[in-house]
Order: sequence, then C-alpha cells, then structure tokens
Amino acid sequence: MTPSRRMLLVHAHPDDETINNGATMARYVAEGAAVTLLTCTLGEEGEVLVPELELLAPEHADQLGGYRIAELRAAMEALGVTDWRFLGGAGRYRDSGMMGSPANEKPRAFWNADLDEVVAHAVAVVRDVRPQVVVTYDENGGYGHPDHIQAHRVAMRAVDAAADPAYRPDLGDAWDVAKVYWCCVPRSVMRQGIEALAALGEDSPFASLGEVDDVPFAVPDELVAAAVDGRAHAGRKDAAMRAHATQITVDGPFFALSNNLGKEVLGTEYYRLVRGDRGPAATPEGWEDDLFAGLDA
Ligand SMILES: CC(=O)N[C@H]1[C@@H](O[C@@H]2[C@H](O)[C@H](O)[C@@H](O)[C@H](O)[C@H]2O)O[C@H](CO)[C@@H](O)[C@@H]1O
Ligand SMILES: [Zn+2]
Repeated sequence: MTPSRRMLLVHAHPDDETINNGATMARYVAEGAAVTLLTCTLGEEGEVLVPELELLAPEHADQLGGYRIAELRAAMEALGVTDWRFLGGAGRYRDSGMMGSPANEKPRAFWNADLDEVVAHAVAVVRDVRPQVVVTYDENGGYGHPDHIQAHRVAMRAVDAAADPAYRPDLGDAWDVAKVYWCCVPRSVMRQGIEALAALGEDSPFASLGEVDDVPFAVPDELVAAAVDGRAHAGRKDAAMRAHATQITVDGPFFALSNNLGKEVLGTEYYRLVRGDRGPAATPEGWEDDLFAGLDA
C-alpha cells in the first residue's frame, strides 16, 4: 500500500542527496513515508579521491559514472531509501562539469539538454510518485554548478507542468505538489560550523570554509522556513557519505569534498519554502520541524 506521505528529491549528481538531505531522507523513511530520489546525471565528470580508482576519471577510462551508480546504491541502502531513479534513465544526461569547464560543451551534458524534453521526463516521475513535498536547489543551484542550476529549473518547471491537466496527459494524471522546498543552510548555523572548523587549528585536514558571506548556499535566517531534526539518523547519513568515497572524505563530524572545503556532517537540515503554505512554527526560530507540516497527509 502506498504511504500517505510521499516526498520527491531532485538532485544533480550522486552524493548531493546525502550531503544536502541525508538525515531528512533517513528520518522520513524511518517514519514510514515514501522517499523517492531523482538524480539527473551519473556524476561522470567528478574528481576521484580514492587513489586506486583514479583511472576511472573522465580523462582516463571515463568509467566514473558507472562506479558512482554503485556508490549511490550503497548510500541509499545506508539511508533506507528504496526508490531512487535517474532522470530519463541511467546515463541519459551527462554530468556537465563545473561552470566554465570544457565538459560544459559536451553534447550529452545536462547543461545543454533540451529543457522541454527533460521536463517531460521529470513530469512522468512526479505524476507517478504523486509527492506532497518536492525538494531541490535554489535558482543558483546552491553554489552555481550548472547541473544544480539545471536540476532546479527542471524541478520547478516539472512541478508546474505536472499540475496542468492539459500538459502531456500521456504522462499520467495531473498532480499538484503541495509544498516545494529549496535546500539551504542558515547563516547562523554556517557561522557555527566555520568556528567549529577553526577550532580544529591549522593542522585540520579540512580547510576553513572562509567567511559566512563567502558561502553561496548560506542564507539569512529569516529566509529559512524549516529545520528537520535528523540527528537520530546522523549515523546513517555518515555511512551514506562514506559510500560516496570517490567524492567525499569523512573524518569524525566533518567532511570535505576534493577541494578540501570542510563542513560539519549536519544532523539537522534546513529548507526554504517556495511553494505552498507554511506549517505551524515548531522551533525557537519559528520554523517548521516537519516538511509535511500543515498537510493532512
Ligand atoms: C557536491 C557536488 O555537487 N559535487 C560535484 C562537483 O564536484 C566538485 C568538482 O569536482 C570540483 O572540481 C572540486 O573542486 C569540488 O571539490 C567538487 O565538489 O562537480 C563535479 C563535476 O561536475 C560533480 O561530479 C560532483 O558531483
Ligand atoms: Zn552536485
């Protein structure tokens, strides 16, 4: 029987889901909600942090995408997520590389995809899953990665199109998503994380994140709508991060990507509400503590 509470997360690469929403996903799975992950690319253009796997990189054997499918499978097992899909099927859209990199020009790059085609693939998933809640990135993709920006565009257009009965009825009955959230980190929380990193001292394996204002996905606290306390599931998030070993180094409560920018493995994850009605204030800051708050799901 399909759970009454259903959420869909739209992400660009394998690892984004865990970094941004790993604790949230694990919590809602544990609470019996249906959690579906839609990943837009295989992450073929990523760097490789595991020395013995470095020949998988795009400039060598170009096999990283396939390998990251296995990493994603292990991460989903760690979080308890059983419904995870690739947009248009595994391998349809290629990781576009960082903004301005030569990979942006590759013909199959997600950044160059025909948006109408991509949105149709996404609408098919929305109308199949029928989520009350959709989670994706803000309009800058969090930090300006082209695939994140494209994933944001596809998700937002798919939410609108899926609700329109006149749009592609062959893709399923219209479905109106009740609430749409964008991932974020409150500036106040980011500031605490930077101070925690600094306290590790110069010999920390994780470089500091710099100043709060330098962190593009840190937003003023007043823009935040929800804080999901997933600390009871932080162990699952930690295991899922470790599953993405080619992309993420985890050391205790901190993790870093290949640019060594360290962040704290946050058990509490934060969201901006951009569609739908905000549920009742449930935290000292006046935020929701449940993405399904206010819904009779
Ligand atoms: C978290 C995320 O979106 N990772 C992307 C990103 O990876 C970055 C990229 O390899 C960059 O060169 C590094 O300096 C940085 O540390 C990485 O986070 O871009 C990759 C290429 O598009 C992508 O595969 C990866 O998932
Ligand atoms: Zn990404």
